[in-house]
Order: sequence, then C-alpha cells, then structure tokens
Amino acid sequence: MIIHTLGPEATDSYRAARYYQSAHPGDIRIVLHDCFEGIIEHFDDYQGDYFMIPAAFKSCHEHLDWADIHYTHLDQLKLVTCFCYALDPLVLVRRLGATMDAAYTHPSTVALLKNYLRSIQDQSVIHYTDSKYLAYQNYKAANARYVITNQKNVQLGNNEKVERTYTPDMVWCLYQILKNR
Ligand SMILES: O=C(O)C(=O)C[C@]1(C(=O)O)C=C[C@@H](O)C=C1
Repeated sequence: MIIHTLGPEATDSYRAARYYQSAHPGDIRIVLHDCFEGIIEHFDDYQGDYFMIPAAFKSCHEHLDWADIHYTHLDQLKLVTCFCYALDPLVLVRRLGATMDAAYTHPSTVALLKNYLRSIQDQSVIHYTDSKYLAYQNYKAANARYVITNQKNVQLGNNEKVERTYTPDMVWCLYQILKNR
C-alpha cells in the first residue's frame, strides 16, 4: 500500500502517515510531495494508491479546501477511514526589532495568526506557504516579524520570543484513489 501525502518529513502530514503506518503493521510505503495540489493533479498516475490529507487543509495556491477536494473527486476518491491525531505543538514566534512587517503561516492556521495580530493591533502582511515547515524557512529567509510553525522546527534566537503555543487536535482522512472506470 502506498500513501501519498505532504512532505518534507517535518510536516504533521508525514507524522500522521507514520502514525497510521505504525498502527497498521504491513507493507505501507509513504511517498512525500511538495504540496497536496501536486498529488491531486496526478491522481490518474496513482490509481489504486492512497491519499492522506487533514480535514483542515486549505490551499495557498488557489481557493481550494478539504470540502472542495472531497466533492470534486467523489468519483475518484473513496474515503477509507478518518482518525484523530493531534498536531505536534504549534508556536507563534515573534522576532523583536524585525525590519519586515511580514508574518508567515500555512493557510490552515491563519485564524490563529489573525486573532493574535488583531489582539495587538499589528498590521503585518500575511504570507502563505505549503507547509508549516516552509513557513519557518521563509520567515527566516525574509527576516520577518512573525511565524506560526511547529515548535520542533524552531531554534529560538536571542531576539525571538514565543508569543503563543497551541496543541490542536486534527482529523486525518485516508482515501483510496480509485481506478478509472
Ligand atoms: O504544514 C504541515 O505540517 C502539514 O502537514 C499541512 C497542514 C494542512 O495542510 O492543513 C496540516 C495540518 C495543519 O492544519 C496545518 C498544515
């Protein structure tokens, strides 16, 4: 059995796939992709394989979320199972004295960022990435002010502060990609 999901290995999607793999001993191979849209575009090439995605998914490329995927591909995807598996703890990090009024997040977690920015009346511009891991990489490269990412990704510098910590539950959906009839 092959499960296609989001990489790299630092993502919660990979973690959830590993959790499923350990709970179902047998021949399961996990294949990681740069974005969920890349998997969806190639459903025809992955017929018979499996696709794992969180219910909270939102695209950073187009107006696309879990509901859109579920209903658009009713004929191509069979929902095999769902399970609850919490995300690795998330943190909202602030860079003190940052020069860029920018904040990085995955689209799924933007509500956390918006709530925080509203609470401190900060107008930073929000930028979106394909994963929380990439949000942290882009935040570092841009010397930005805020990021939401997994705690395990972060190496806190002297001028950085964890402003918020979150431990969200998540629902994960495992689909089989059906063969074309
Ligand atoms: O960024 C990650 O680590 C992911 O696995 C992606 C993802 C998502 O697509 O919704 C998974 C769960 C969270 O809701 C945020 C991001």
